[in-house]
Amino acid sequence: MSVFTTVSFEQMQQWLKGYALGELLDLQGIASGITNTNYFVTTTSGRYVLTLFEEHSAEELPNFLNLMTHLAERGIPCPHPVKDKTGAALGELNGKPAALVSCLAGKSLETATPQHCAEIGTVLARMHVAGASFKADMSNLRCQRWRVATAAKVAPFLQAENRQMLDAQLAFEQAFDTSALPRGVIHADLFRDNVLMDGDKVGGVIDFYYACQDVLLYDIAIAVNDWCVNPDGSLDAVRVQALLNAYHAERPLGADEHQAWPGMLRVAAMRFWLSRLNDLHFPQAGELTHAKDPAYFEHILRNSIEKREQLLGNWVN
Ligand SMILES: Nc1ncnc2c1ncn2[C@@H]1O[C@H](COP(=O)(O)OP(=O)(O)OP(=O)(O)O)[C@@H](O)[C@H]1O
Ligand SMILES: N[C@@H](CCO)C(=O)O
Repeated sequence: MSVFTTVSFEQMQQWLKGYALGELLDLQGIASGITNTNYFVTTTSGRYVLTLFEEHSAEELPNFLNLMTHLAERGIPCPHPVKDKTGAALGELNGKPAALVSCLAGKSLETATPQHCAEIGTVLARMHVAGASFKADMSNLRCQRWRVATAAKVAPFLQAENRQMLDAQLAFEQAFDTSALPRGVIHADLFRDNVLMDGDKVGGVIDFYYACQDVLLYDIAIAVNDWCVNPDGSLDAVRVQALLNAYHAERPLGADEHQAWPGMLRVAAMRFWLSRLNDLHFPQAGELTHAKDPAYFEHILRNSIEKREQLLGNWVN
């Protein structure tokens, strides 16, 4: 159950007086989710999601909310923050920063088909194009410096073979020059559990709280490493092709991006291998136990290193 901070019906009624959303009809805690407190809020004007931010400070949040507003206003299926009567999207409820956003249709998928992957490719490319006009300073907190520092923390917990892979990957990243690749605002966590699928269509992309400015191809690699992976950590060529082709149709990928693709898949796998190792070995005090299995990304990274030529393969039309 992921209601860490309880909000009563009466408190919500009171809070809604600051909004032009009509009267509260229903308030339901959302069981899934592991970081924030979320509620479905139904009023006489529609259905919304209330988020009480359990980890981010009020200073960090405006960029994310502004980004969602920017993307939603450009037709990207993502939560649209609702402004209160003073024009603010971020408020405070029960001592936590809080926001109301539009409620999107759909639910996240366990398994993705090539058709789903194509949908994701299209939405991701449109998000990158729409994000180009968003101006804000949002650095990637999971950057190479973070990867080097985190690798040093988790290395002592690894068996020799994995430690070798970690060192080899760090050396690879040191020499991997991505500075000339197209950059922009990226979601940086576009896993299946952050996308609500409404039938075969994307109902909405959620969880923009890792969004930052970085290499666009990196965002594609993050998505491919989740949406197009077989249980053994290898990539399913059909799903990869579907995602890349659909992306390419919206934002054509360049020869430099083609060249960098196998390396980018490695970097994307490394980032999540490291964060999962870090969460496992250094859990935050008071945090819900939710460490995800690092071995999953260990296999994906190993596959990316061993299958380099195949990954470059047949790419886009
Ligand atoms: N805008 C939305 N529209 C519809 N459903 C939503 C929306 N935002 C969140 N949800 C629902 O709430 C659930 C929990 O949200 P989310 O995954 O963002 O939780 P979190 O704790 O904030 O983040 P995380 O679990 O990724 O750390 C989602 O799986 C989804 O079912
Ligand atoms: N999507 C991440 C968790 C949030 O960053 C993972 O599966 O490891």
